[in-house]
Amino acid sequence: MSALPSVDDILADAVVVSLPMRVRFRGITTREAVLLRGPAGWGEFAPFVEYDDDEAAHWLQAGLEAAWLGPPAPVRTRVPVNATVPAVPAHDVAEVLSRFPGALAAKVKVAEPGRDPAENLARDLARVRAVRELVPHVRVDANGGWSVDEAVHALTALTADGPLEYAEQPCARVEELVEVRRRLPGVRIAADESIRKVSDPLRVVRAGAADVAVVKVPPLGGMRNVVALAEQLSGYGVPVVVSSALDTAVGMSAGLAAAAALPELPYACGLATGRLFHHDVAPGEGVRDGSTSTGTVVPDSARLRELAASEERARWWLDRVRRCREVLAGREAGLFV
Ligand SMILES: O=C(O)CCC(=O)C1=CC=C[C@@H](O)[C@@H]1C(=O)O
Ligand SMILES: [Mg+2]
Repeated sequence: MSALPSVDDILADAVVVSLPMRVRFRGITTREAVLLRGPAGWGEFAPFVEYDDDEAAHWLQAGLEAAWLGPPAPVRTRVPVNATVPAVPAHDVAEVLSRFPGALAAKVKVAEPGRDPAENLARDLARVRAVRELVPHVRVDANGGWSVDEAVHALTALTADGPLEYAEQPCARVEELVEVRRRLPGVRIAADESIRKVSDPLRVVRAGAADVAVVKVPPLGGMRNVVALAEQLSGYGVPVVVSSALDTAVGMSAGLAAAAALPELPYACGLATGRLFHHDVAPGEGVRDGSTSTGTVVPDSARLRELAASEERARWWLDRVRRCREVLAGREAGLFV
């Protein structure tokens, strides 16, 4: 196990960026991140602002792994990716999908918070129908927004004119996922928040709550943790889908590296959300033929200047790095494998 780098080393070349988004996603229109440079390359620290330091420390662990240790050994050089469709009106779907050329799968956000459920379902049905016309494989993500009854009702309607690859986190709680699976045996259920926000990520599969596991590098504390968890999950017959946490190109390279290291990858990965930013921190080929190449990402210095966060936000983020490093220093569990 490698030692935790010092605060000075972590912050020596840190850059705080603020990326405007093309569409609102997860309730935000600007994504902020700290990019860290270490001996192995660049890493990212970008826990969502509402996360406390205990949770955010996992994200720092992931960023440090990338910058101080680098990626695990790959078994492939390209990763199939899904299009990600925010909760846009149906008439905007074609434009969103045009940013993911050749994608054979699309993940569609549904059950957007803060709306009347009936109106929401009508909008969700129209959006999913519009996606089905353009992409062969469709999955939905409700981010835990439905009750069990609402999920059964909505998923029955959403599968009336075609199957779904899976429904991601239809309800918030593990027990609810179990119930939805029982009541809708024909719809595969994927767990996302139930895996990344709990200390025991296997509880959800032991409870029989999921057919598929959505895994994200930053909340799970790094690429090697994702690979190890995928191996454990495969023992339960549960495949993983590696997804982004709305990462910049630097964070995305860690997600792509984790996906590239997995022996099996039966589903396209949610690692193309860079398309939701106006500009990313590094140029890249983006999505080609429904997949993305893996490899080292070095941020472009001109872009870093253009995307620099305000001094006030930079200070806030660097303080957060310091606090999270303290949390990691206080944890018994190892930083790096
Ligand atoms: O899986 C994808 O297609 C993209 C990633 C994605 O949807 C998410 C990224 C970041 C935050 C989450 O709200 C969201 C998700 O719930 O999966
Ligand atoms: Mg999700």
